[in-house]
Amino acid sequence: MTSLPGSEIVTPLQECAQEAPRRPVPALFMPLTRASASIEATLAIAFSAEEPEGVPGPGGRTVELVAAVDKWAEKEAKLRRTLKQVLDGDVLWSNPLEPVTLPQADCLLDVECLEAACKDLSALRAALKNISSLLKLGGTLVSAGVLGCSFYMVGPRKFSFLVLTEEILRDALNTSGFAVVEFQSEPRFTKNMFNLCDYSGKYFFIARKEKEA
Ligand SMILES: C[S@@+](CC[C@H](N)C(=O)[O-])C[C@H]1O[C@@H](n2cnc3c(N)ncnc32)[C@H](O)[C@@H]1O
Repeated sequence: MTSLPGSEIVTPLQECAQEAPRRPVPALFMPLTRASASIEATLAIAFSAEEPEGVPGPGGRTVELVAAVDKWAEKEAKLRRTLKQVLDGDVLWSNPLEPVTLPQADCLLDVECLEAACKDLSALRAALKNISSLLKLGGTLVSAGVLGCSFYMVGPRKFSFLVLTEEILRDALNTSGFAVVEFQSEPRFTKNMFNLCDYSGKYFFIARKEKEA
């Protein structure tokens, strides 16, 4: 995979090569999928994956999916047409896009970012409030991630996760001004690769911003 000149996009493998990267960086699979659907988007908060291709983990299946794509030039062109901008972000900042301020969005998508960023429950509530500031009132937060996960490995490096349960997520959403519209979860079906990532299940939720946090 080549990097895309002139953009902030960095491949997961490049991310892996950096020692203790300061800022989150986006992975490609998410915007690639969106590009296929021709959705105009701003890639605002980082969608990042430290997992190198082929290494199973929370994002393993998706990384595999991207690895299977063979029309890279076409995909790259589509992605460039679709994404309006790529910004650095940090969900722990009150304006996660500091110093940029964007008009509030209709929808935010998070995949395994909150549990990576937050060390405890108060940080989780604060992060939800921070990203809520990016959303219109009535806007939608879509999130997917892992339950019961305390760590994942990328090669020899261990990354910690905040251990989440459905109850913790629902409570944090409610106290941060969100109403849960839908919440689904499923247990982990196999303990394969448990030494690489100890998640016990996966979650997916849709929440609506009910009030300014
Ligand atoms: C397990 S990875 C998930 C990456 C990708 N979304 C995926 O599904 O594979 C967790 C990501 O959270 C990002 N992250 C960690 N702290 C963050 C923060 N404070 N704000 C935003 N993103 C953060 C990391 O850069 C990392 O890429």
